[in-house]
Amino acid sequence: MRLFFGERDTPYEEARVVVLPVPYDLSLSFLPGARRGPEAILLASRELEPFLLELGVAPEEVGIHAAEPVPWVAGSAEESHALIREAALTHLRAGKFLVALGGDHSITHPLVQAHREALGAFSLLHIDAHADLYPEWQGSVYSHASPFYRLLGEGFPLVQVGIRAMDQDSLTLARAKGVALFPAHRLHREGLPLREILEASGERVYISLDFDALDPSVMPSVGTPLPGGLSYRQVVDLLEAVFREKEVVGMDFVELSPNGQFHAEMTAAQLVYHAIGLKGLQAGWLEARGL
Ligand SMILES: N=C(N)NCCCCNCCCN
Ligand SMILES: [Mn+2]
Ligand SMILES: [Mn+2]
Repeated sequence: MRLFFGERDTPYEEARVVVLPVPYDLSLSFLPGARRGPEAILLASRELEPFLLELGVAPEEVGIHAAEPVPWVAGSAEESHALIREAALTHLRAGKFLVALGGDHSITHPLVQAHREALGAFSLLHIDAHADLYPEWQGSVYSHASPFYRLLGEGFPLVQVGIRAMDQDSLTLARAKGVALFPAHRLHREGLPLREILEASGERVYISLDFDALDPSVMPSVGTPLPGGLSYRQVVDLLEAVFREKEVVGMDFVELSPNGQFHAEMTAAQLVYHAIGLKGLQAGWLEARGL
């Protein structure tokens, strides 16, 4: 069965946004299942109201096309990442705005590399419970705990929001590399430091959202849940501020691991749809009609 985002699929040539399912999850360290994340989001997206009251637009009007899922090579993370990079490059070179759906967080490394090759320089906004700054984890440099270690080493400026799990070596590395770190406990104590987050980000930003950034009470369907997470409103308010002031060059949403709690899949789909609406407004593809 061909899956697409929302109630209708826009033909590729007419679509401004391509949703790219990337069901690769061989780099997970704890609970399995993220490979079923893309399908779950696409199925849930069909239940969303096309008109987004909060934005006063129907994001589907930008033209959303769901691409075929990216295959993987079971015995090779390198080859799997190469397939992800090539698939992303194909759509970027066709002028599409890419919204990738994971899959585990290791997919962000090849996705960001593809965006850099196709679009030039940008900074990273990483929203997550975990810093994902390990040099390797469980014997693999391609672990879902390592993508931002790799990307820091390739020179990408990094802003991290919602972090509530990192080892001391990662904290030392983050400080040494000038990572702008906004841990979850600070957000809960002081509120969302939007101005600081925006000032720490470049003018062009790639957003990588790990669904476990959200609190498990809101998002229980992830592979490594942790308490003290962000609320849905905090994530939406953060995205709205970033889209309002920055050029967002691409996005990925990773680590949804469906476990029968459909409200989590609806939450994931709604967040993706909201972000597409924000991109449509930022890019001038949509005009809010007011409420
Ligand atoms: N979702 C993630 N990025 N998970 C990170 C796993 C690596 C650290 N586990 C904690 C140490 C266990 N003793
Ligand atoms: Mn992560
Ligand atoms: Mn995480």
